[in-house]
Amino acid sequence: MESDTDSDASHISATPPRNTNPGPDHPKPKFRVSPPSKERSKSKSMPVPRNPPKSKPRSNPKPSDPPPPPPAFPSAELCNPHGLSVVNIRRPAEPNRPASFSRLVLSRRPSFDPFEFENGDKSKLCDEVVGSSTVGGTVLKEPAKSKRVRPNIVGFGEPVQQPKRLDCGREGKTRCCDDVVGGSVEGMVSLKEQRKAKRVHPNWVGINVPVELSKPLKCSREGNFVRLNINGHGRRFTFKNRRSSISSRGHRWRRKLTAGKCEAQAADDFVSDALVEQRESSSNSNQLIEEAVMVAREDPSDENLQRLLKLTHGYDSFREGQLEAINRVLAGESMMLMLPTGAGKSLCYELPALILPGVTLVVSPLMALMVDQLRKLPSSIPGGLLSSTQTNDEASETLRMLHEGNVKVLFVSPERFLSADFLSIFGNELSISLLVIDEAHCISEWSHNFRPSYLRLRASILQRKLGVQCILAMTATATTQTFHDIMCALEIPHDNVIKMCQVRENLQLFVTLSENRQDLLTLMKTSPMVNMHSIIVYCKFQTETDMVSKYLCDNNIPAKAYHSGIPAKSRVRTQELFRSNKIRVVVATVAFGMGLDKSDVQAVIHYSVPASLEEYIQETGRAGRDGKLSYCHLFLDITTYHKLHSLSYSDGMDEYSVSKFLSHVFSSDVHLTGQTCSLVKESMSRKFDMKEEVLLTILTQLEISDEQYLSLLPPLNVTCSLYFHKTTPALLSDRDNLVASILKKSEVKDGHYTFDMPTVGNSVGIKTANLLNKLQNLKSLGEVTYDLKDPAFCFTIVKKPDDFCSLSANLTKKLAKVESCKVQKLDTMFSVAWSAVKVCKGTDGCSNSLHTTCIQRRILGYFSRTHDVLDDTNISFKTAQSSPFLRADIKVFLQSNSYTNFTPRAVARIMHGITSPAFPSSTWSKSHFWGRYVEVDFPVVMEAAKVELMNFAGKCGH
Ligand SMILES: Nc1ncnc2c1ncn2[C@@H]1O[C@H](COP(=O)(O)OP(=O)(O)OP(=O)(O)O)[C@@H](O)[C@H]1O
Repeated sequence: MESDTDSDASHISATPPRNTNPGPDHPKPKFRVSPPSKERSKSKSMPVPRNPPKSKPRSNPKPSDPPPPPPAFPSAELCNPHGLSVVNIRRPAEPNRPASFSRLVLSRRPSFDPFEFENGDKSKLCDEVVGSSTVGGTVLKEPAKSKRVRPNIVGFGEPVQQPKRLDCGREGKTRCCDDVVGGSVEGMVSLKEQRKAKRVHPNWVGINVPVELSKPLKCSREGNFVRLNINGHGRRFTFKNRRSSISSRGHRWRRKLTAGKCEAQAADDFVSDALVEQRESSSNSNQLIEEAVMVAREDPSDENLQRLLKLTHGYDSFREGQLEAINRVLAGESMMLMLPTGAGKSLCYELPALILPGVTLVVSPLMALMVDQLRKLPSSIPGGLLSSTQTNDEASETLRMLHEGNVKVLFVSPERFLSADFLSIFGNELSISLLVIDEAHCISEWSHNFRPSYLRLRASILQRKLGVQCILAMTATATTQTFHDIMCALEIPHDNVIKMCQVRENLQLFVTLSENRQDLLTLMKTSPMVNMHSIIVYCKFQTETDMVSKYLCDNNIPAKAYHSGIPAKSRVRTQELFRSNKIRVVVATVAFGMGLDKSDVQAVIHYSVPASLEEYIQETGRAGRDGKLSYCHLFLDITTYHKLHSLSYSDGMDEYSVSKFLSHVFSSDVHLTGQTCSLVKESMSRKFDMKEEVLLTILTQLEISDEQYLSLLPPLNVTCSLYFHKTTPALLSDRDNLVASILKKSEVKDGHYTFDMPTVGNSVGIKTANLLNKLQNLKSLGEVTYDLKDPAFCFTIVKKPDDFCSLSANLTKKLAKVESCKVQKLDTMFSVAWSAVKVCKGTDGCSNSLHTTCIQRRILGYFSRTHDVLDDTNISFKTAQSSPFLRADIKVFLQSNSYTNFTPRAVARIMHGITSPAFPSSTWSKSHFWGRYVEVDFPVVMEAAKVELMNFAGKCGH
């Protein structure tokens, strides 16, 4: 088994190839044995299935054709970190930078065609403000000639006139949807004049949109949409609300055409009418919003807030929990807000952001989520975005807007948050009125979505470093333990909680046992699903997603696959097609959903069991967001349960490896000097056989522990290849000290100079970010060009630990907690579904496969109990506790791979078919034993591996 589940962003294949030739016997084994495991040994109340592991031919595996050896660990003794050898591996060159969003924007610019709009093709509408560069489906030639200046994008502040980036493959034919004729053109101007004019979108944040409310606020909804028209996101708000007016303009325009006016004249009139209408309605609404904000600031009564809600969002009333949350936030109280999915949590910071004087910071775990939230902000609330995936230019642009007071809500990734650069933004002139932590459960190691970078969000740090006084933590899914972690970390008083039932009443929950695709097909071809226009099918693995979507297509149910292995462009396209109801079924992993706010999803089908109740709630929460009755069907299959059970062990670490990693972190020469240290993610991950997230968890723990050992810096690409163009390297280095230092620290290969950014920065005493700026200056002078690669964790060392042994023991314990938590969550999910199918007596409204009542009862119980222990039902499906062949098989495996250094965990992972950085499936799935013992409890396999490794080492005299 390979873990292509998207939950941890690893990509895995489904069924391991079997190779009956495990590899030759090598005479000189050299194994490293881990210390006695502290793994929990599972004891559950369920009877253990007596079956041995899956029947696979296990007779006489021949030791031949071993997989190529993975990188061996440097020799090291447990808890003797100072004696460990340190190897600095640089991974090979690889283009790693995600495509700039601006680039994506420009490659997806649609043309405007009033007829297409008339036909209901909303995707064509983004040019309507532009004033139609097409007429009656005929594309005007002018845009190619006019000088187009792309206004600044908050958060994606790409320089405007970059010819390359303006290349959208349709240049000269179509208009950019975020271009605007003439900005807020004064009065009526002819189309020709507008063509000449610099194009500026009237609702562009940073151009004329004041935040201080001294000038009118924009009230039409395209503001944030237009700014964020990246990846083709976000047409819904813009056009839903403007459809009628644009549509009527379209009619008028056609009437003029039929009245004999020439196309150009008709287009002129159309644009002019549109602009005047827009300007008038916009300035009226701005005025009203401005007044309403002032009034709410003076007196935030329910009535005044409701008036503001109507003006900014167009809603008549608040939903349950919203008004109370807003009132308390406005009163400066830190709050914990637990509302179900789709309940409208975002509104609880959007309105306060408008009323409060300073900036509202929103920390969000995913770029896609941030983009979606920014897009959804009404244009009266100007927003921006900072993330570690932005280029320097983009980030600087956002900062400029922020300083100019043109950003009211700033979305920040947790990685960027608390970095020195970020902290320096908020000095005297900029104050933070509210800090919002979205998906706050990511703070807790007990949550289903623990994020290492969320660990840094501690009230004490936030107050000290940013002067944050008021925090709003929001989540839809937090168990009591997770809830407790959040409250402690953010120091929210226990009374300041708004909590509602996690499951919405309009979701009908069905469960059936299933082992094959036919059941899915039957379900989708019968009533009521057969008549539904919007369905999501959730799978656990990428390969499964592809397979199911193909199967549905083959059976006349058009469906599209969506998972993180699919190129970003196609994913965006699929999401857009689904949003606009142009495709009916999306088959997706967990990667689809976060931030997906499509109101009319009628059914969510779980083709395989989710990894936790929280995940189940999040995913079913995509259905029925319009409040209508919706269907959620879960197919419970035991095979997937076993696979997920195995995968739950993919993050755990042995103390031995943690100790080795610590010694590497603190071995650097630059420690205690405040200089930048870096660890290249991929090579470190392979070297220590730890996933990148695990490495980051350890580094973060070293930063936030009682004793601070290091201070994390934003991640960077650290390997730079420099190419000289105008002046020779020698001459340039005579003129420029920095170039001289670079040359000293570089390797020359194929005419370019390759160096490590932190090493050069440290040698000349400047920060890596400043070094990058200097390189950019040289580049702008035409002297050099450069490529950056090798994403790395960066940090400075604050203090070297005195006791490596106890530190690594503590960290290992924390990692073990995360691991056991994953297993328990999966078991609970399985147990709830299993008892619905097998135990529920069909009372209290449950019948046949409908189990809304009993599942909801168990969900409520799960979220209100004090410990995340297994459900109290007697039903759970246990993994086997042993197998008669296990030890013998491990022995053969070790013999046949005697040249490799294994830990018991590494052996157990191979026996379970779990890929890991040092033992990837691409190499090890060829082994005869890959995934052979997936049905035996992981700790049992690990224990057997430990015994066999010790035997083997003993025999070999190690
Ligand atoms: N008072 C209201 N009246 C009508 N619609 C509302 C109201 N408040 C929010 N909504 C709408 O409800 C939808 C869901 O809102 P939002 O995305 O904030 O939900 P959420 O609680 O953050 O959900 P999730 O946790 O799934 O992301 C949005 O389309 C939003 O516009």
